[in-house]
Amino acid sequence: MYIEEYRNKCVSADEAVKAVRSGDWIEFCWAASIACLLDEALARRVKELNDVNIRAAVLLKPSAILESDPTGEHFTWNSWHLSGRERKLVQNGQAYYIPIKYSEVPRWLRENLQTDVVAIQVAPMDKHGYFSFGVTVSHYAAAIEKARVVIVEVNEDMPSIHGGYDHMVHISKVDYVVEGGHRGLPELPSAPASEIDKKIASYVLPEIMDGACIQLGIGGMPNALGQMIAESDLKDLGIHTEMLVDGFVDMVVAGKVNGTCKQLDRGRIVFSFAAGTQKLYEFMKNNPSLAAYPVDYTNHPCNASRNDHLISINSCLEIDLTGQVCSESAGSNMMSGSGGQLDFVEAAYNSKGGKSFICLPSTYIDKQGQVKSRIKGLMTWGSVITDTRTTVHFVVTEFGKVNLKGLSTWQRAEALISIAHPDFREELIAQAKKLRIWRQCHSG
Ligand SMILES: CC(=O)SCCNC(=O)CCNC(=O)[C@H](O)C(C)(C)COP(=O)(O)OP(=O)(O)OC[C@H]1O[C@@H](n2cnc3c(N)ncnc32)[C@H](O)[C@@H]1OP(=O)(O)O
Ligand SMILES: CCCC(=O)O
Repeated sequence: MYIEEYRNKCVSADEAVKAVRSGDWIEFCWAASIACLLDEALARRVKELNDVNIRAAVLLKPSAILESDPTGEHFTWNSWHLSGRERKLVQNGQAYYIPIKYSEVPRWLRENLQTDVVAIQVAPMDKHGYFSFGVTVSHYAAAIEKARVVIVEVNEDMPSIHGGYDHMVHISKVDYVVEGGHRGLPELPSAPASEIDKKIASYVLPEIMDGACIQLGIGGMPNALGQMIAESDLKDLGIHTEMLVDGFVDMVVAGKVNGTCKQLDRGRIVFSFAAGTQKLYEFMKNNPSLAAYPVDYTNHPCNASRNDHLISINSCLEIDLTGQVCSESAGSNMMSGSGGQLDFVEAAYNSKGGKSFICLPSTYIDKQGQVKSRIKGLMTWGSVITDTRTTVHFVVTEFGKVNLKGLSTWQRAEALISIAHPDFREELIAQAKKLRIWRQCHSG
């Protein structure tokens, strides 16, 4: 029934991007949703266009747009969340980061942001005229509502994913269809879990009870925990997360997840965005236990916290002695983004029996090869606060876990120093005294 409309809208990528005008803002989407042929076709127009702003994120492959205009004279790349590739671009001044609280992005698009064109890679159309957004749903429906022009690039390898709402677009809302053939999906492999990741995960594991609802963040540690849960005696777990990662597949395959204890979307694995390896994408294909939702549904603390015993597990880069958390920059160098971390830190604490865990190895190696503590007296100059100290609940390193809720500043300092690397504890105590967050009677 919709085949004729589909055929009428089918054009080449070069034809479709003629709709882009100088001065436009283009929502170019995230990770696996970034359209390959449209990227190349837009790059071919580089000389004709000026002041075109791209909004994208988690770029996993080279982009022809960026390569065509390395100095950003024609296109400006703005990222909602930096992949390793975008990190370098931002640090070289070739791209910009958009600070976000991820749950708010659909509303920003509806109420605040100019969006002229949406260019998105989708799954093939079904017999009802719908294109599934595939493995990432995020904020796309909101962007499409606002756009002058909607261009979909069909990737035969993009799976159609079961969802709640706003996880697909109807042909009637699409202006141009570009057939992309088989394009595969870009992978985001996690670093293999280190011994430190495993140790940290071992402190979190006993805090998870049967029937808990799990959110895992990005990085090696969350995946290590996923594997540990898979090998544990835990049962009847649920999943309500922003990002679906490989670690969840291990938990499901091991029979740990059935969602029967969830208060919201009972029985379903709720997520908004997936990035991982082929193992994850295969798991997602036609999987009726999945429910993909827009990010204002998955991440809004009022929704996520409706699930009792919501356990949120995320990583950070540094923390100061009063509990302020930086998860996105190293000093003033942007490393990734706030993403949905604060959303889930708040949601987990608001959930009955819920807990949030901010995990970090106690040290890192700096560019000069020196070992540095990630627990600091003061934040590094320029570091961005992702979670304010009032929101932080449990903090975990390979030396233990502490609960910061309700602690005074000196108690926080004491707790955090107790899980710092032993080589840095004396120095941190000295800093705490200097900063007057260590009571004299506790100074020894
Ligand atoms: C809510 C959901 O469902 S989705 C996920 C939630 N979203 C978030 O948590 C967003 C913010 N979090 C993140 O982006 C990630 O979890 C991170 C960046 C905090 C951690 O990711 P990881 O891959 O584990 O990072 P890792 O600890 O290896 O550090 C990355 C780099 O920073 C360096 N680094 C770490 N700490 C510091 C520090 N304090 N200062 C300077 N550099 C540092 C590391 O040495 C490493 O450098 P390299 O890339 O040259 O090796
Ligand atoms: C990479 C996904 C965004 C986030 O960190 O929440």
